[in-house]
Amino acid sequence: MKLSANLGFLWRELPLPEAIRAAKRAGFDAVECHFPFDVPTDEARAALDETGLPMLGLNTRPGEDGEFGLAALPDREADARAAIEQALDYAKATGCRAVHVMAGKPDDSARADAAFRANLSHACELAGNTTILIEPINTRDVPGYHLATIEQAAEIVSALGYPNLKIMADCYHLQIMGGDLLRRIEKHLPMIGHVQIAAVPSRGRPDEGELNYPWIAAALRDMGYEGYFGAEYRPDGPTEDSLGWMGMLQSR
Ligand SMILES: O=C(O)[C@@H](O)C(=O)CO
Ligand SMILES: [Mg+2]
Repeated sequence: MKLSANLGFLWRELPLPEAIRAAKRAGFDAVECHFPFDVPTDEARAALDETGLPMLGLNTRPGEDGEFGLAALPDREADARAAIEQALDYAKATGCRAVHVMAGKPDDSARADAAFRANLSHACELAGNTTILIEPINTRDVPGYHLATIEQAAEIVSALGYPNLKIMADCYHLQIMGGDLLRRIEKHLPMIGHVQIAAVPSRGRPDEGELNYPWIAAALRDMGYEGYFGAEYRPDGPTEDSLGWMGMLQSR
């Protein structure tokens, strides 16, 4: 299994270039991050080139004061598109493969849905070779988030019809929002651009909790998933001390 370190949660105390080097030393095959925009692109790029790790993804900026994305906020089209353009520019400058367009927590879900689809279309048309990801996020952690289930994400991907629009299937969120992970991932497999993992319910290291990731990873591989598994969990101490789970997945 190919493993990616999510540097929004792992080594988050380190500057991004140092976190990339730490991920390489620990044996990860790739990295992904959340909001790298304060780090000059040439510094991130240099660390990626030096380590040889691909950067799989980054997020559009979340907005202000507890906002969790902008793309589904009616009347915020200019802010949402500026965030998309900033993320795509950063991705292109660093060779990052995908941009996760964060939806946000709108008040009016009908208008929100129209705004989200229009902003995603804009993103897909600008993106070229960069993949645009949308991620269902559980409403226990983020009440009011516009995109909460894989079924809702699949309907949007299918309706918009862009080949570069995919789903980020975060097993932590999917398990909380209904479970039945294997069947639901298999049903939507052609639309899945990336998979993330963490324990449920703690969001700790992937060898804790109610999900059996070695088994899930082998099953996903058998159904044809060839991508990486993004480790997006909160270590309960230094990241290096939390990595005992890696061997269990790498050997599958
Ligand atoms: O699951 C998550 O919270 C992330 O993948 C994300 O992109 C939002 O920060
Ligand atoms: Mg995630």
